[in-house]
Amino acid sequence: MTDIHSDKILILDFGSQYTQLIGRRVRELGVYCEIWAYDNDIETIRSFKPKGIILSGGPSTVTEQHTPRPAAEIFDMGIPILGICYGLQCIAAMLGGDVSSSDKREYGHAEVNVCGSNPLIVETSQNVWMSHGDKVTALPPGFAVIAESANAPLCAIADESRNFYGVQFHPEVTHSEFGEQILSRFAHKICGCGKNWSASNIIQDCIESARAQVGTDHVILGLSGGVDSSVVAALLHEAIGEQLTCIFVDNGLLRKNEGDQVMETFAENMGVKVIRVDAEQRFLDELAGESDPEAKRKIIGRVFVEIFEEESKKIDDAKWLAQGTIYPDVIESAASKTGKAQVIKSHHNVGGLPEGMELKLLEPLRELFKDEVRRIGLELGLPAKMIHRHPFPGPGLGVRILGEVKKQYADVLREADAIFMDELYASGWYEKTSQAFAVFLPVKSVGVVGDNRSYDYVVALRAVETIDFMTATWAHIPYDILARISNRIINEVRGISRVTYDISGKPPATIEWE
Ligand SMILES: Nc1ncnc2c1ncn2[C@@H]1O[C@H](COP(=O)(O)OP(=O)(O)OP(=O)(O)O)[C@@H](O)[C@H]1O
Ligand SMILES: O=c1[nH]c(=O)c2[nH+]cn([C@@H]3O[C@H](COP(=O)(O)O)[C@@H](O)[C@H]3O)c2[nH]1
Ligand SMILES: NC(=O)CC[C@H](N)C(=O)O
Ligand SMILES: [Mg+2]
Repeated sequence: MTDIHSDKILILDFGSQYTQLIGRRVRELGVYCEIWAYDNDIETIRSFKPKGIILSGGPSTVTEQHTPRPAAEIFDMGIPILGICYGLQCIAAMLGGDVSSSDKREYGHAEVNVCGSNPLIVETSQNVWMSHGDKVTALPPGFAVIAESANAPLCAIADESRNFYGVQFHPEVTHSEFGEQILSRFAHKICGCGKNWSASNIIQDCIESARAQVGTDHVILGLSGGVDSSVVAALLHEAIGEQLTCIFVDNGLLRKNEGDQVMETFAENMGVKVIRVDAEQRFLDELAGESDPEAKRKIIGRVFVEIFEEESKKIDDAKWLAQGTIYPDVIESAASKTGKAQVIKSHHNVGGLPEGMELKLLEPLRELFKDEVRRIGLELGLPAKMIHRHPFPGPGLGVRILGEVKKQYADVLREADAIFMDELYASGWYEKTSQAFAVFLPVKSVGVVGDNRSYDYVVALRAVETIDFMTATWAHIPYDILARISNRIINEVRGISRVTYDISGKPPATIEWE
């Protein structure tokens, strides 16, 4: 079996918005990499055995004292180093060059020209993307300029004898014309990494490790029908077959036909053992009378965990609880623990595990980015439609029915949401939006239907475009499509007299209404 971790790159993070993007780009090149906080000590870095190091960008300035620096010994490890933006400035400042600040920020496109031949940047003239205020003003000893731009004459520098490189622009963003080629030359040619990180190798590796970890024990998994837990189900089914039991909780807050789809995909077509727990009444009873969003989330989270515990006791020797934790969760929780990244809005995940839980955790996707999870899901034979689904929050329709949750509201919302999805698929807009859904507003409004007065509820449609769900813009769905959706909802769903479209960005609004 190929060792997918044998040739790897370490990315030290200085807090750039694009650090995860560097990681994804390197992975796309078939090279395993990890993202670590910049201040890891040299022993820890050495023990990782990287074939190269990338220093990310970051918001700080090296012109001030006590701003972030990597361990100085990385320059004695004998491996290639690439600094990007703040990373370049660190290299210059630490190895005897000079960096100075100016109040003129260079933000956006720039053209760079290559000076002479070098192993990193080959295309003589290229458009790149910049985002900086500081710049290198004197080269460190041993370095030469390899590219210049109008605003930054020392825009890319290299010491080829030691394999140290730095670029002021961001090769990891797609706006940088030859960014991928630059990262590829660094990873493959300069660091000498092979292309071992591929979907089929990853699957093989995850399967072998899961088998080795659990032996003959039994594993349970909360299956939601969302991307992450579905891919874990497919992977573990392949790895340990009969030792896996999935628990799918129908909490009455799912979308139309969602429960049947989950059972059809997994239990009927893939032969995965799935226990469907019908808990609609239990959730509705617990939620009755509660209209505060945070309180609703907590109730839903608690009842989920209670059900998981009850069900796991029925499965004789279950020793493991599998989860769909993915790499961004790991990076973000590590960063928030050390206080280095901005706090990510903490959502109530069903993963809020009870204290003193005896089950051991199995997290086969811990090293993977979402796009990698999707790729291996497809390779494992999951339907493309499931793999490309928009995310659906754990509390489900519970946070899309404003205020108190009632079955009548959930039923109306399910119908309206299904029509919205139907039309988005039909018009090709489902793929163009990152997340779309309907929200039930428990206010009544007057309408006129067939010469009669109607007095019914309101539905709001929400559709957003986003990369990371931290910020989002509302989707500019064409009026004729919105008109058809609105028409269909008012005509086909009893109880709705009016449809509105949400035109709020995040920030200041959030994606969900509660
Ligand atoms: N209805 C459900 N039944 C069982 N487990 C659930 C249910 N809803 C959520 N979970 C569990 O909670 C976890 C977190 O939910 P979350 O929505 O973040 O992930 P997901 O559903 O796997 O993927 P996606 O982000 O694509 O929706 C899931 O991975 C799953 O283990
Ligand atoms: O698993 C989840 N449990 C939750 O409690 C939760 N709340 C919001 N979301 C999803 O997170 C993303 C950002 O949502 P907001 O802009 O509303 O904070 C969007 O994709 C939301 O759907 C949740 N996911
Ligand atoms: N994007 C960056 O890494 C910026 C680095 C540094 N803060 C500057 O303004 O030049
Ligand atoms: Mg989900």
